[in-house]
Amino acid sequence: MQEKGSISIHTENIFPIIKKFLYSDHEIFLRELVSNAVDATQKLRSLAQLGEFKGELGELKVKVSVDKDARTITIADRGLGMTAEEIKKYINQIAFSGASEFVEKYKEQDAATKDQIIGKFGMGFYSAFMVADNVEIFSRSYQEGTKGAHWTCDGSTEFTLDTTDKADRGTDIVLHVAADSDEFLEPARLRTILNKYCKFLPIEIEFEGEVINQTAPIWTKQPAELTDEDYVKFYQELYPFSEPPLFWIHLNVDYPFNLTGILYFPKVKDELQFQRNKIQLYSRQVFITDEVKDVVPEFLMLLHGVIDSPDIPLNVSRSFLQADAAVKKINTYITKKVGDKLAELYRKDRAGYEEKWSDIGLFVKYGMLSDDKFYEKAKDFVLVQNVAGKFFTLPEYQEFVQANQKSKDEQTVILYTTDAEAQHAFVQAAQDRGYDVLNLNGPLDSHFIGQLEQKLEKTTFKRVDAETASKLIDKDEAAESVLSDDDKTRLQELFTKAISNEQMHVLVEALSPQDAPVIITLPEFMRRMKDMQRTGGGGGMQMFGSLPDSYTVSINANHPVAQRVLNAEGEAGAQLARQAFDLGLLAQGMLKGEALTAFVKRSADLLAAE
Ligand SMILES: Nc1ncnc2c1ncn2[C@@H]1O[C@H](COP(=O)(O)OP(=O)(O)OP(=O)(O)O)[C@@H](O)[C@H]1O
Repeated sequence: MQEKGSISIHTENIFPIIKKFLYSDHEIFLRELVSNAVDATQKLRSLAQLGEFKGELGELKVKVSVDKDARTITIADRGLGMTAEEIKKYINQIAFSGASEFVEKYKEQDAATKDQIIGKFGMGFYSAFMVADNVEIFSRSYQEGTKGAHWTCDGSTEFTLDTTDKADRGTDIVLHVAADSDEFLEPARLRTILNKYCKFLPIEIEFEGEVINQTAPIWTKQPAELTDEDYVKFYQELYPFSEPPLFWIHLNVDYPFNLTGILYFPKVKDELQFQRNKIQLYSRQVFITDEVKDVVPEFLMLLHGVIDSPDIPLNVSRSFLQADAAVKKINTYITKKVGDKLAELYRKDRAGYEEKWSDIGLFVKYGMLSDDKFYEKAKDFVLVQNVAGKFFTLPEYQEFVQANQKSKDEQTVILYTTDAEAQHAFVQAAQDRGYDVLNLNGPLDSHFIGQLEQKLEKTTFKRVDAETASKLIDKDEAAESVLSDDDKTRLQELFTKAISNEQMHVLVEALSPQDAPVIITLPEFMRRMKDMQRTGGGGGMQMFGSLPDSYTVSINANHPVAQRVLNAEGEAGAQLARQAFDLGLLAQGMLKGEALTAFVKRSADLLAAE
């Protein structure tokens, strides 16, 4: 006997609202229905384990099929099934009342909170009406002596319910696809959707005669059961054609929240080409999204892999997610795990860690800059490398330069180059004084230097070409000048005239005779200001307009060239000064264009002269 009824909800227009607003992605109907089928199958399995179901479980696949001519999609399971009474209870009442409650709440709210409300209602079964104008349920409960039930609903609040002679236990959901949803009748489209959302569901899903999923993906296993090959293989399944990962972290926590997953460190290369949105978020093996922003700390967005947690609220708006306590804890947990893993790698295999540094360095620095807690952890395993290629931790390096690189006011001065080739003359001059020079040429290094100066006590950084080598570290060791004060003044005038450029501030200094005759430097402070201005930072600095270039030209009073310039008559002195100045420019990589051509010609003339 057929029963007709009306679903007891107060809202008539529930479906248009669901269809329009519930999920922006209509394709998720398949995820919802397949995961219901999987749940029903797992429940039956548990009942069998508990001894409450004594029959044969048999094959427990969920089968998805499409019939283009009949315009139907069927999701069939051999799970615990439903009696007519259960359909009334679970489908008519629970699911419908959930939906109507949703609509009631929804209507009351302003636009901003609407978003949040959507996320809090699991609409599971009703998402079918986003693509179907009629839905049928054929179901037979596992309980003995029950009959098959057949339910139909055309998307209004009316339904029919009668018996059916379904032979087998389980549920078939038949969707009669609506005219505006033809795309879902294409097998290729369905396969893509299944691959996206159902690839790791715990019960086999069959489509067109093939099982499309892995029921026990490796993140659900214990690390002890897995080999390195398993992890690498899984990585390559997730990201075909990519280079193998550097290493990985297996996440596994039950309390105070539930989280499993594997995070991989990819080879990042030494560039800022961060590959984001590579982490996939699952809830009990059902794919949810690959937009994990807010769930995963910003600086860990470059990791790859899978996170699975039933505790992450799904489909919620961003602001809600950010404020969610579980999400915050997950965030902290992941950061801690990553820090622990890096610390362990560093401790257990220093050589291997150094080898990987070019790939992980950027990421570690990014973490230190963006998360203070991570800084505290990483400050002991972040590495710096000197121009000779040797790696140091920060404490090691401070110790290393301690003796030789302290200024008179007890500051440790750390010297660095951003381009060891271009700044070679300066690197060399610093090394000649017994100083060590770090390579800090990464895209985040200028920020990193700023951070270290704030955090490390009595430590400053200076680029090797910020001063002449003798002044890089102010030790109060004034060298004697061989020139009289008069000569110095004359020399300064001669050079200023020969150079005739307002951006060049000429100074006569008593450097070592081994130093170059003319050294051009850009003070550290000026260079940083200019860097900041270039990258758009520095706030109010823009007020002053573009900063002028302002270099210091140090004339080495103790170099024989100084004497020669002073002794030369007229034009010859200016020529010599100009030549020496050009050598200074050359060492800084600043000799270009016309000046370079003039220099080459002048040099040739000088070579040809007696
Ligand atoms: N294939 C099925 N076999 C057995 N029972 C089912 C099946 N599909 C749905 N049900 C029953 O209908 C109920 C309502 O399903 P619905 O998908 O709307 O919500 P849910 O699964 O409880 O939660 P969610 O919104 O998270 O999916 C389920 O809880 C379940 O009891």
